[in-house]
Amino acid sequence: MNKDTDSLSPILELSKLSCERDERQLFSGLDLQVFPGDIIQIEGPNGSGKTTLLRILTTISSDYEGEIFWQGQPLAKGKLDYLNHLLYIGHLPGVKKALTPRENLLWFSGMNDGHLQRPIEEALDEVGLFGFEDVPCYSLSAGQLRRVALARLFLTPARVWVLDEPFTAIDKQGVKNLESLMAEHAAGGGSILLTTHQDMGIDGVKRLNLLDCTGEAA
Ligand SMILES: Nc1ncnc2c1ncn2[C@@H]1O[C@H](COP(=O)(O)OP(=O)(O)OP(=O)(O)O)[C@@H](O)[C@H]1O
Repeated sequence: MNKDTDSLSPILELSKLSCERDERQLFSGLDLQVFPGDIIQIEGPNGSGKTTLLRILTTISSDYEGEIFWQGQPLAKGKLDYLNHLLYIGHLPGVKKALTPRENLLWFSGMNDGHLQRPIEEALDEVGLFGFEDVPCYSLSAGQLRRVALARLFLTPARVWVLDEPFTAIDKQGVKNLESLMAEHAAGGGSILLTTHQDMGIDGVKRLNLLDCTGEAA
């Protein structure tokens, strides 16, 4: 699906996006079309604005110029529908350490009106946390905490995944498993925007380098 998407309409479109922080232009004239089946890796050196762009895409930040369209409509019109189709995992795991992995995912389930694609136990098993379901998260390792966050990917019905440094602290086998899951999501028509400083082992990944988004060629 992610090999030939040109005949489809973009589900998400960024038009002439610009963002400045502390009087420094991070990017400008950024145009991007996201199609069903796309995996888009946002690249750029530290401080180039990758997380900032993802926060704009998730509507956490509205400090930008330009337009974002969701399924052809300006985002302001379709924001609720967009957010219902979006899953964001930020570069901090976003896991409540006082809770267990099961409790964290139950909380996530509540955020989704109880709609989960699979049982929580299966999701935790998929991310290698079988046996850790009821352990307080403060006693988990950094990689295990990240895995609790990533377990949401097995539960969510969201079509668009926005993932900031999802491979951080994940071991080699975990990275392979996550890449397979991403490829499966894309093959099913889902879309993924992610940042990572790692080379990815998935065919057909599109790249957007923020260093190319100076506005000059837009
Ligand atoms: N809320 C904010 N207020 C002011 N400046 C900010 C804010 N958020 C980010 N910045 C600045 O914007 C720039 C881009 O930050 P951002 O986190 O988007 O970079 P990044 O490309 O994700 O970096 P890294 O690869 O290190 O994660 C940095 O110089 C940062 O200090």
